[in-house]
Amino acid sequence: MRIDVVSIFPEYLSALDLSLIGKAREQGLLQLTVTDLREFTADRHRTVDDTPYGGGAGMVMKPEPWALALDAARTRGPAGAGAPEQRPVLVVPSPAGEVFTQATARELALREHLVFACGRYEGIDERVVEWSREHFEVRPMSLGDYVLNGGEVAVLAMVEAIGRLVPGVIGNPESLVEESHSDGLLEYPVYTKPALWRDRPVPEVLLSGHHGRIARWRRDRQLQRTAARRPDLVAALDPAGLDRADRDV
Ligand SMILES: COc1cccc(Cn2ccc3ccc(-c4cc(N)[nH]n4)cc32)c1
Repeated sequence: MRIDVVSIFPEYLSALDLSLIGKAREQGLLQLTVTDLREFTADRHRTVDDTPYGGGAGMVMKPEPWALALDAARTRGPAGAGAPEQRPVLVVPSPAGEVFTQATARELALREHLVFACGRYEGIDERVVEWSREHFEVRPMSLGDYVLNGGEVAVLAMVEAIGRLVPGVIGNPESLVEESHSDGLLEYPVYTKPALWRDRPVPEVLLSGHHGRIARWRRDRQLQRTAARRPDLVAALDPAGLDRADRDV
């Protein structure tokens, strides 16, 4: 998978040099390039913003640098690939986007080329989104119903959530199966040594070695935790995915 990120704060994305995503880049599982939008300005002050038409507070990001930067990212293309089969996806973090979920991460992890446009100020001139539809599948994307100062934090989260689903990035794919949201439920509580810590024991069943009982206990904890913390997820569950014991929790 090829990932391009465009930002006026490229150093914000240096966290993607670290840990699992950094290792995946070294292994060639992910080709990730971060580009400074200011490289695509033409004035001596490297201007990327201007006042909003119609008035109002703040500044808006100018369209031309974005068009040049996105064209450069698009034509850079997936490394080693011939003509790309799919149009690249342009993800535009925005408070007004669709909400990014694990399902979105799974969907985007299957794509060949993702381009992320990190806006700042009051956002990017809307005509860039319209212009981009000619060569990209454009996806305005929100992390959730709260306001950030720009797209970089959202891109860090999305690239991590997507990148870890790319085959080979996570050493043990088993660990992807039971984690939160993989089956529509929150994950069960986890414990490790010591068995007794500050007068708090590990639940006895987990020390029993009885895998069936352990699996049942974990599933019960998932259902109880999800019902308590995310009733919206319970409402969205497919009843066909629940067995009789689930219904008794
Ligand atoms: C109403 O508040 C705003 C309206 C417009 C722009 C901004 C600031 N801003 C600029 C670029 C940008 C990109 C993403 C986000 C963002 C995403 C999520 N989930 N929250 N915030 C915020 C961004 C704030």
